[in-house]
Amino acid sequence: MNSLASLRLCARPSITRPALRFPAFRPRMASSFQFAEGEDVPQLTRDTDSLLQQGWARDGDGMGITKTFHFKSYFKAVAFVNTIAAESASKKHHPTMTVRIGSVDVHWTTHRPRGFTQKDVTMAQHCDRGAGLMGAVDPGQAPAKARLQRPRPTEYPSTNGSEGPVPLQSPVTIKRQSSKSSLRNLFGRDKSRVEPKLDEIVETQLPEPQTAIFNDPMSPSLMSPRTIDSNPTITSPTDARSRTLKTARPPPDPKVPSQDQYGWKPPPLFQAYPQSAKHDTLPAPALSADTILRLHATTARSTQEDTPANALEQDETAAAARKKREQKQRKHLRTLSGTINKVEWTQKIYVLANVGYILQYAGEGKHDRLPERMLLLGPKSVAFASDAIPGKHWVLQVSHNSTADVSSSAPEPPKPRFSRFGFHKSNHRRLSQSFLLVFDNPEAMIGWLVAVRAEIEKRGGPKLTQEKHSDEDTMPQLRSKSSIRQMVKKDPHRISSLFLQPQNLQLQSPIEDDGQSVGGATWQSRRSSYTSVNRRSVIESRSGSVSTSRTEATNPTNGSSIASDVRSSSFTSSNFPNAPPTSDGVYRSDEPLPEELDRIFARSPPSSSQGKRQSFYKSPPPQPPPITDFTEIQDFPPVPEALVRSASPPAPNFSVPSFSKKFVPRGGPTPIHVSPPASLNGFVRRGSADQQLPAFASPPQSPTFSVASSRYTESSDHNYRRVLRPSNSEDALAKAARSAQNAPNFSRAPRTAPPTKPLPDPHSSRPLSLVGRSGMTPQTINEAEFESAPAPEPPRTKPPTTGPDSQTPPNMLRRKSMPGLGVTIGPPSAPPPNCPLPKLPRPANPIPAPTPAMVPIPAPVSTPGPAPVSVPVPAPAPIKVSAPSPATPSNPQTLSPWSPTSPTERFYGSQPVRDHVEDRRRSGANSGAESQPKPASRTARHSKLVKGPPV
Ligand SMILES: C[C@H](O)[C@H](O)[C@H]1CNC2=NC(N)=NC(=O)C2=N1
Repeated sequence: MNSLASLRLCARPSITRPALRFPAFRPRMASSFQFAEGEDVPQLTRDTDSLLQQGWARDGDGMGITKTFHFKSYFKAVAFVNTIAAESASKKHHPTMTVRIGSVDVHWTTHRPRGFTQKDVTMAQHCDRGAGLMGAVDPGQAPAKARLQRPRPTEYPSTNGSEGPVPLQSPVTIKRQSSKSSLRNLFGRDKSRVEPKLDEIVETQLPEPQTAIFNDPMSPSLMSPRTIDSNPTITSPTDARSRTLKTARPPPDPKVPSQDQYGWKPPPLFQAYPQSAKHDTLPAPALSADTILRLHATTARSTQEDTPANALEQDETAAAARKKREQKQRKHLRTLSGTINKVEWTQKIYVLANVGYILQYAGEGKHDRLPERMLLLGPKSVAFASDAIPGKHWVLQVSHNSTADVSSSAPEPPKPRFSRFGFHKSNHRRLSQSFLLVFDNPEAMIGWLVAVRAEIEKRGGPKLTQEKHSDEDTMPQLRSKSSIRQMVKKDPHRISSLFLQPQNLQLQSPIEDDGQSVGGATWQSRRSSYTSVNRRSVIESRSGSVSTSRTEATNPTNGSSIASDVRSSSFTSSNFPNAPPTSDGVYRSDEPLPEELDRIFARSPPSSSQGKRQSFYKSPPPQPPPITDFTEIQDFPPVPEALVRSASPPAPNFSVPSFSKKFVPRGGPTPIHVSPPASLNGFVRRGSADQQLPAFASPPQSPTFSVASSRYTESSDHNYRRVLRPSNSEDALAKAARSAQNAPNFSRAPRTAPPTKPLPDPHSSRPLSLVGRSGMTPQTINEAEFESAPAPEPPRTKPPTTGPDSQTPPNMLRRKSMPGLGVTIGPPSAPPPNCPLPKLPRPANPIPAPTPAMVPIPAPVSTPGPAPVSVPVPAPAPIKVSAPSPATPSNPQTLSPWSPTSPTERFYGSQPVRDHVEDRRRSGANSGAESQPKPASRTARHSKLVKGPPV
C-alpha cells in the first residue's frame, strides 16, 4: 500500500487532504491563531505557544497547527500514524496526516466549531509523545536512509502480500478471512522474509518482526487465543533478531516455548501501538503474574487439600481445624504478599492489541522493543478484578485458561482458531497464563476490563454483559467494586495476604485452581473462592450490567419499591442471569436478551464447574453463538449461573453493575444495558429451573450497592447480606466482618467494600463483574471442582450455605472467592448471571464458605437449582459478609481498614453512605433478606431470586 492508503486507514476525515502543505510562514505567536469560539483563550494561547516551541507551526489560516515527524522507516511512519489514528478515534478528533516514506505531516484543526481549539492542542501533544514512542528522528536522519534502506511500502512483502504496511487493521480482517492455509502461508512467508527484514531491522534497529510481526502476529494472535509468554529476552531487540532468525529458519517447534510455536511473532512496541485498542503504562511487580498467581494457588491448594475435610468440617467441630488451616494459609498469604511487595516494581507498557492479545513491554527501551510477555485472548480468556496483589486494589487479572479452563472440565465448545489453523494444542495448554494489570484507579481498571472482555467476546468468549449506563453510579460502582475486593479480603482476615492468594488461586485455579477451589477448605480455598467469586462477580458485573437491565425489568415486578432496590435487583438480575427464572416474577421477559443470554451462558458455565475462573471463563458463549447459546444456555444456565453466581455472586454483582455502567460506555462493544435485559428475559423464559440463578442473581444484585451507591448500598447490602449470609459467606462474611474490624490494615477490603455498595455489591463490585464477564466458557462445572470448592468454603462460615447443597460445590469454589465478596457484599454471586451457568450449584456446596459472598446471592436462587444451591445456604454468611462490608462504611473500624486510602473508602466512608450501609445491615440483620423496609423491596427482589431457594 502506499502511504496515502495507509493514512486513509488510520485517519478518517482528514485523509482526504493528504497533501496539506505546512504553511511556509509559521508565526511563532499563538496570538495569530484563530481560536474557535468558546475556547479558553489565555490557556489555549499558552499551550499553543508551547507547541510552537516544539516544532509545531501555525497553518495557513491560523486555525490549525502542523508538524512533520520524521522516521527512519516507512513502517515507523505508519505506526506513528496508526497511533495517532487510535487516539483520534478515542478522542473523536482527527487530524489530516500525510504519510511519506520517512515522515508524517500532521495537521490539527477543529472543524466544528471552526478554529483552533484545546482539542487540537491536546492531540498535538499526543503526537509529540507518540512520535517519541515510535522513534521519531531528526529531519535529516531518517528520510534518506529510510528510503534507501527500505523497500517501498508497496514492495514490502507483507505477510498478506500487498498490505504489509498496514498491520494495524489487517490483523482482524486477516483472522476472520484467513484460513489455515493462508495462515501457514503467511507464516512461511514471514520466515522467508525474515532475513530481508532482519537486515532492515538491524539497520534500523527495528525488530524484524515489524513487517512479519505485524502481519503474522496479528493474524495468528487473532487466530489463537492462547497466551504466549515471550521470553524476557525477547524484549531486547537483539534477542528479537536472533529469534527471528531462528524462527525463520526452523519451523516452530511445538516443544519450544518460544513464540514461534504459536506461529506468530510479537510486534515491536511501535507496531503494537497502532493496533492497540488500549494501552497504558502501569507498574508491575517483579514477580510475574503467573508466579504471583501460583503462589496464591499454592496456598490455595494447600487449603484445598484441607477442603475436603472442610466440607465435613463445616460443623463447629471442624471450625477449630479450619481456623488452624486458615491461619496457616494466612501466613502463607502474608508471606506471599510480603514477597510481592518487597519485589521491585517496574513500569511496563501494556498494549491491548485489537488483534486479541495483550502485550507487555518494558516500560523503557527502544521503540521497537519486543513484548516481554504476551497473552492471547480467546473464548476461554477471563478478565476480572483481582486481589492477587496485596495492597493493590485495582488489579485486573487477565487469564487465559488454555487447559484448565474450559477444556479440562467443561465443554470447550469451540476451539477457535488455533485448532482450525493447526496450532499446537500442546502450546495452548502451555500458554495459559495470566496478566495482572495494576491500576491506581478503578476507572482505568474498568476501562481495561471492558476492553479486554470485549476482545474476549470478539473471540467467541462469553458476551460481555452490557451494563446499564447509569451515569450516576459509575463512579460509585467502581468504588463499590473496589470495596468489594477489600471486603472480601479483609473480611476474611485474609485480606492482607490472603487477598493475593485467593486471587492467585483463582487465577491459577482456572486450570488447576478449580480443584483447589473445590477442595479448598481453608482460607485459601475460601479466599480463592473469594477471589473467584470476586472475579466471577466481576464477570457477573457485566452480566450484572445485563442484570441491570433486568433490574429495570425487575423493578416493575418489585414495583417502585425502591429505586436502590431496583438497581440492586437489576444488578442481581444481571449478576444472575439465571436468577430471573427463580425470581420468575422478578425478571420479566420484557426485553428479549438473546445476546445477554449467550453471554450469560458463557459466563454461567464457569461458575458451574471449575473454580472461579473456569466459571468465569466457562462462558459457553465462545462456542455457541449468543442466541444459539441461548438454547444451550437454558440447558446449562442453571448450573453455570449457579456457579457464576455462587462464585462471584456477591462481588461480581456489585462490581458488575458499576462496571457495567462504566464498562458500557467504554466497552462500547458490549452495550451493557441492552444485553442485561435480554439475559433477564431469557432467564425468565428459561423457566423456574433457572430460578436458582435468579436467586444468585439477586444476591449479585448486590449491585444494588453500586446502584445505591447511596441508597442502593443499604438496600442492596441488606439484601445481599441476607442472601449472602445464608448462602456462602456466612463464614466469610463473619470473618470478613471480623477482619474488617480487626484488620484495618487491609485497606483494600475496607476501601473496596464501601465503594461497592453504590453499584451492585460494593465488595465485589468492580473486579468481579469485570472478571466474570470475560468470556468464561459455559462449561459445565466439574463436579469434582464443585466438590472441592465446597470443602474450602466450609472452613469459613460459608460452608453452611454451600454445605447444604452438594450441588453447589462449584459455586462453592466461586463462593470461596465469593465468601469474601459476600462478606464485603452480600450479593456478589448475582453477577454471574450473564453466564448461563451450567452446573455450578452443587459443587459449590463444598465451597460454601468461600462462596459465601457470592453464594449468598446464588444460594437463594440456587437453592432450587444445583449451582444456586450453594448460594442459598451461604445466605446467612453473606449477610455477615455484607455486614462487614457495609460495616466498613458504617463501622468505623471496618472503614478505617478499608477505605482510609481509596476513593471508595471515602465514598463509603462518607456519613451518608455509612448510614445507608448500617441501615442495610440492620435491616439485613433483622430481616435477613426480606424483612426490612427498604431492603424489603430489594428483599422482595431477592426473595424472588433468592428467597425461594435458600431462605
Ligand atoms: C462527531 C465527531 O466527534 C465530530 O465530527 C468530530 C470528529 N473529528 C473531528 N476532528 C477534527 N479535527 N475536528 C472536528 O471538529 C472533529 N469533529
